[in-house]
Amino acid sequence: MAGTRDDYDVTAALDEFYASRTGVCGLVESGVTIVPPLFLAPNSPPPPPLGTTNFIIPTIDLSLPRSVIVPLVHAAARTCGIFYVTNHGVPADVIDSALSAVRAFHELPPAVRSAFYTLAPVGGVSFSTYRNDRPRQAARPDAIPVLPWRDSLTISLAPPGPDMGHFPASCRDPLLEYHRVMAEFGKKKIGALLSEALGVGAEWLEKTMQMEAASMASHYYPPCPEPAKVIGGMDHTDPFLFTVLVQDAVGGLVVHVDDGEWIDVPPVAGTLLINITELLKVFSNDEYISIDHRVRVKSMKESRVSIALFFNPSDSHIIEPLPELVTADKPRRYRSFTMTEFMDSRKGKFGNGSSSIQQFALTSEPSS
Ligand SMILES: O=C(O)CCC(=O)C(=O)O
Ligand SMILES: [Fe+2]
Repeated sequence: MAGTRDDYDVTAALDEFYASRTGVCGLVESGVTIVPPLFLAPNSPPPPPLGTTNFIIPTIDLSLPRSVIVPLVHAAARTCGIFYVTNHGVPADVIDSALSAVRAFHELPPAVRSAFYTLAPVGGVSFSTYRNDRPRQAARPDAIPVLPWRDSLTISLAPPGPDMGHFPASCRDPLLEYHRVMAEFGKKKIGALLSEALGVGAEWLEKTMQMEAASMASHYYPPCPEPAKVIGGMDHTDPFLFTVLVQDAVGGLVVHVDDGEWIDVPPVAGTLLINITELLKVFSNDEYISIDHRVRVKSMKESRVSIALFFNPSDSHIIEPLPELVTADKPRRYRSFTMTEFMDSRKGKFGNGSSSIQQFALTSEPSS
């Protein structure tokens, strides 16, 4: 039956898809009218309807006095784990140029784009449709499609930076400028606010943790002939410290809020989204939330572009709850671990579809 994976060989289909070297966008360019089985979860329940809850994603105006903003950031990180910022000072043209450059790259003629196609990073650059490996090890892998409806250009920007020979020239300058401006914003504004909100002084993330805007994922969600059947980005929590996300006006990002509902995180002109991620949750001793999110594909006609910039601590740091946040009332929630252990866990070695920090959690229950 069309739409199931029973009638064909997944490995062969995946090989064929990757051999085309043109990604999901290539499928759309070739005129598919039915979503290929690789993108369908045969036993997936229908996508959950969006919630009707009154949950509101906080918006923080960064032009307010610091004494006002720090408690707002703290509250947003505790209650939601994702928030918009306005009056952030990042020039609109830097963001618009980066989003346009990402779109232009993904919409290059297939023969040009395919030259960059590589699953494993080369010179710190990869361009592919990343298969849903980690969630596939979940309790019900049959509920998860092999591939998301998305192509991603991912650039590693940790010093010394990517090999410019592998960084597509069509988007290099706008993305490097975006990285330069957004890295500064992330360190000086968001990093400082979060550090202060955690009570460890404004310079903790930037100076002590030697935080860097270490990688950037530029996503392209092509239009889809059957949008309700695919997933643009599987449920996940972001790793590292925090993510700065920009999206175009199409929308599709949804988050899983406390009461179990999925709610829309619509694009709001002039804002940036700040997403608290797993390592900051550990440092905060579970004071902060790292929110589960996914991307829905909304349109049969429009493609969507987003850029996620991930802020990491330097590799040499030990990750553990801040001693200031461990109390008699709130005992330590995680053991200490290294960035290497953490990165290994992200590769799926221990992956079980849930957050990758769970394996470092301390539990009072006896181990079996
Ligand atoms: O495209 C989006 O809105 C989200 C992307 C995302 O979740 C990620 O890159 O981690
Ligand atoms: Fe994410």
